[in-house]
Amino acid sequence: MTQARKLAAGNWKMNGTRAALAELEALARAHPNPSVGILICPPATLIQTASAAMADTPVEIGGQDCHAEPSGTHTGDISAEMLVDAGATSVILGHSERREDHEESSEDVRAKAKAAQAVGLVTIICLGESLAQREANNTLDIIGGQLAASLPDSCCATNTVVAYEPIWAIGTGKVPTTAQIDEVHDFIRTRLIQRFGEAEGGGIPLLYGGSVKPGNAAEIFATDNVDGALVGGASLKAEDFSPIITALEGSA
Ligand SMILES: O=C(CO)COP(=O)(O)O
Repeated sequence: MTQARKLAAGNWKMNGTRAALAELEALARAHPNPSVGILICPPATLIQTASAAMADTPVEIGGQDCHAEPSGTHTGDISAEMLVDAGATSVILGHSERREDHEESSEDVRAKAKAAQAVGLVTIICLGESLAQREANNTLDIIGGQLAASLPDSCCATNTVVAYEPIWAIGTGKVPTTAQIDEVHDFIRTRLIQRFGEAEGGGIPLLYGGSVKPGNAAEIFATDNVDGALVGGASLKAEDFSPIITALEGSA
């Protein structure tokens, strides 16, 4: 039984204009008093308006990336302090789409995480293997390597969340078996406790991400060491994300 807090997090990726704020309003109306954390990470253009709109609700707002430097000559980038200034409480780092599209290494992710934690953001650090790596039986090696290199030593139960997102399950409708999720989450939990100790390593929430939908959420949340989900497509509409939140609230 895990001691970590529960979190339902939505990653809107490159989706959503101001019209999408209506989905946030609907989500907040549906969950005035949730027993789990609710976080939505919209595109950067919406962070400020979204956090203002959600100020008196339990829905928190996060970023999808930040730069490792506090300021400077980095056209198009956003610093951790800017996210805080816009009202974000968390930031997703090292998503496989950024590792691939922007060639981010685990060392880059660790530098970003240090910068984000230094200004008080909760860092949601993503790990995941490709289909080829899984088929070659390298999953735990890959996850172990990403985990060791992506997390700075400053990680603790209150400033870090780890998301396991197998690349082959993202946006594909393919979901690992609960035995496969269980194996990886158990492995991550053991590594976190070895590195950060029982209280901190045992308290870091572990999210599963990859094709989580209203129809499979309850089964995934019943898996040991699954403390919540990082949801892409099904977080865009309140009517899809809301039952996922309810399933997490109902999990033991
Ligand atoms: O990448 C994801 C969340 O970060 C998962 O995306 P989907 O839920 O659309 O598969």
